[in-house]
Amino acid sequence: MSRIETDICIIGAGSAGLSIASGAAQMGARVVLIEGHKMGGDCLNYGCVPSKALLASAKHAHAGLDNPDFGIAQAHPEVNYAGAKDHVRRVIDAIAPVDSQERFEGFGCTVIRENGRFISETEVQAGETIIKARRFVVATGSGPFVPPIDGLDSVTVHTNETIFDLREKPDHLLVVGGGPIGMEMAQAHVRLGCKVTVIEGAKAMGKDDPEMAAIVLDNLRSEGIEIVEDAQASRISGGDGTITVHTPKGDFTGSHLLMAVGRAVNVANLGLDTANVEHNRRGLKVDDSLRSVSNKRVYAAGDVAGGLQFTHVAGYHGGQLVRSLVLGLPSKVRTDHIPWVTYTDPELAQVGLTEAQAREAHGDKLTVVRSEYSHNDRANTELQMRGLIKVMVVGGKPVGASIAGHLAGELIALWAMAIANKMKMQAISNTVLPYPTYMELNKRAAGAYFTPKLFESDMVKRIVGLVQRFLP
Ligand SMILES: Cc1cc2nc3c(=O)[nH]c(=O)nc-3n(C[C@H](O)[C@H](O)[C@H](O)COP(=O)(O)OP(=O)(O)OC[C@H]3O[C@@H](n4cnc5c(N)ncnc54)[C@H](O)[C@@H]3O)c2cc1C
Ligand SMILES: NC(=O)c1ccc[n+]([C@@H]2O[C@H](COP(=O)([O-])OP(=O)(O)OC[C@H]3O[C@@H](n4cnc5c(N)ncnc54)[C@H](O)[C@@H]3O)[C@@H](O)[C@H]2O)c1
Repeated sequence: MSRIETDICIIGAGSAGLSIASGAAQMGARVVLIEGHKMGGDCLNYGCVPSKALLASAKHAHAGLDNPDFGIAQAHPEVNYAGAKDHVRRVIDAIAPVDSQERFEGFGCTVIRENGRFISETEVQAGETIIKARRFVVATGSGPFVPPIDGLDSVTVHTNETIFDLREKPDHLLVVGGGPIGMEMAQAHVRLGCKVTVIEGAKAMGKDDPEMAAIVLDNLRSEGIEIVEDAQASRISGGDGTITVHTPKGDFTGSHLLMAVGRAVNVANLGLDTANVEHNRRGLKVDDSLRSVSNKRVYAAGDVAGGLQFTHVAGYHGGQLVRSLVLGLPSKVRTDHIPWVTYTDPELAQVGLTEAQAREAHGDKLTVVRSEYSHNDRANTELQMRGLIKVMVVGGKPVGASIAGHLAGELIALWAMAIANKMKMQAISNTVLPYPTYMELNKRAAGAYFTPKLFESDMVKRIVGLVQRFLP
């Protein structure tokens, strides 16, 4: 058994662990990084990267079928499902060097490819090495939650950890769960020529504003996805090739099954109790500086920190922890400025409060402004008129924005910046934007906030009348 003493020991080399490791090591801290499986974690291997790569293939398969109004004859592409998976693999391979052991060793990290577990409040064991560190970061992420549904063990169950390796094209994919994983995979598969049924226990895209989600769901249905809501999967029967999911809304039979009903955080087998680190099924119990409430040497980052589960949140946590663990500066995480995007077509994006949340928090002080894609010239040229931006404004500042439509994930960035930096609506409306761009939709929303104040005000009209009388 060898022993290492270090400044920072990070368990998990996913988005969170890697961002802390690279920052801390390059700034001169001694870092030990422990990874028990694949460098890069979920995002690179089983999450964001493969899902967006598969959606990109699917988009190409769909392009020739979409919008015959362009004056171009429809083309029916020949889909090679296994070929689309080859594309996914090539994208992972292209990005993998950025997350590789070699790159992080180049930064000065000691990388250990073993599972890590606490053996005391101040030590972690990884294989034949014991690491004593001044600070530990638990960045072990999450995996697919597979609920104990009766009959599930009699069929092949795909999750995000296996679906990207499936090479035979499903005739009919049953997707249980209508959250972001379920809906992105549903659209990828319908566009690649599979029949798809989404079986959702409550409301599909239920974490988003229902008015905005409806814009996306309408399009997904129009592409042929069957979406059944209020249909909690209660039992599975049949066998491979003919799988039936039983729900209160009826029974649904397909050839393949994808479970996408949420995530389970990786807290088991970590020795957290040995290290006196309190935790529950959402993750480690931490304060707003991501520090364990029970063991002050231990911090959590990313999915296992118990909050929003996104790669950019993991990266944000990483930046905050570099501040506090490396530089000794105070850090406090916030969530009010965190955006998220579901990469269906059209995309669905949110930052800050939804309309319902803003109304509950701010009551009469809330103004909601809207900007419709159909009024945007660029959207008209590209036949992308289906979409909406809503901005929730309190005291002249945005507190939330919701976007459903083409490039929503890019457009939300402006509102994320505005909210993060407490900017006023005026800062957006004062900005001159190039014409014709989708970004003008955001400016139009800001303009809509001032329209009643400028164009529907008797006071403004009286002042203008007066000014006009005295102007030479
Ligand atoms: C299908 C899918 C699509 C997604 N799409 C997006 C998206 O488009 N945008 C977005 O922002 N987010 C997306 N996410 C979420 C995103 O992938 C996660 O939020 C992100 O990967 C979390 O990073 P993390 O570092 O906390 O955990 P992970 O990336 O899961 O990394 C944790 C690492 O810890 C390792 N580990 C666990 N236990 C131990 C141990 N005991 N010892 C050593 N190592 C250990 C694991 O092997 C893993 O490598 C998606 C997720 C899925 C599943
Ligand atoms: N684009 C992105 O950023 C992106 C994409 C995918 C995943 N993610 C991350 O991964 C997380 C997990 O995604 P997810 O879609 O697995 O989870 P989720 O929790 O967002 O959605 C799961 C859905 O499954 C439903 N459900 C649960 N049990 C069910 C049952 N027995 N029968 C039918 N429906 C059932 C729930 O009502 C819910 O709507 C997301 O919350 C997000 O943080 C992000």
